[in-house]
Amino acid sequence: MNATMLLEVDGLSKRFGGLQAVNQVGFGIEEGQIYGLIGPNGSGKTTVMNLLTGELPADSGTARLAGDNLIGRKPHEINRRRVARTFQLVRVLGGMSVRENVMLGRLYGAEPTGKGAAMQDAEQLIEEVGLGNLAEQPAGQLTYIDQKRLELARALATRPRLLLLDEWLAGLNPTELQVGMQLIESIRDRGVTVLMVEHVMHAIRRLCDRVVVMNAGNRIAEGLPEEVLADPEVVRAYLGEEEAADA
Ligand SMILES: Nc1ncnc2c1ncn2[C@@H]1O[C@H](COP(=O)(O)OP(=O)(O)OP(=O)(O)O)[C@@H](O)[C@H]1O
Repeated sequence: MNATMLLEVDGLSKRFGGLQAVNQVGFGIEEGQIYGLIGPNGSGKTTVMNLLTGELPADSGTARLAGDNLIGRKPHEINRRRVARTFQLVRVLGGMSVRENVMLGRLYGAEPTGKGAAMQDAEQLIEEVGLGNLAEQPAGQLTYIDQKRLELARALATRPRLLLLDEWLAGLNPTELQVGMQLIESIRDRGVTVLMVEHVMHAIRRLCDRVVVMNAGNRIAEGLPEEVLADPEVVRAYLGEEEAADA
């Protein structure tokens, strides 16, 4: 195994009835980098994330985190192995405060701790994601964007080595987008490896060290962002989507 590889995915597959949503997908993620997972709508990106985090059982394949296969494990076991995620459709505990939501991440994450330390960490993370004045608010009363921020803080509270972001930048206005991109960079700078599913292409160009492209369940390209986005097969996959949308 390459010493710097954090995650090695091989032969990952998932079928939903007649649909091969993920077909023998493989890629590797180096520690300390930001990887993009891109592709047209319905190409299988979220399903890959669901397989990596145990939300869905895989039909076949492996995903080794520092050599330890995640496939076949439950979401909480995977989280304990220092993999955290955010969801495309945000999931926060609406009746609990922002602070309590983040504390739960710390209390039940990879490095469980006492309440005092959890609260201290939560305050810091809440500040970092830009929710500094909302710690007491019930999470359910936050705007959608703030709920995304909260979900990120809670994911970070679990102390991940690998953070999976599912369209975390979607829906942000241009100013929020700048702040969001800086936040992702700062997460990487503190040593967390990031795999992000994203449709915001200039964020992919700016943030990602490498990009994996999927189309119709298949991995069709992998490489540097500029290289991959100029690949005719990738361009064709996205054009196909536009044509389908126009029809
Ligand atoms: N639980 C499920 N049951 C049945 N079909 C599913 C399920 N989850 C996803 N699919 C289908 O699998 C395919 C891949 O979906 P997936 O959500 O992984 O794509 P995606 O690349 O993340 O798309 P998007 O960019 O729109 O979020 C789609 O055709 C989708 O309808």
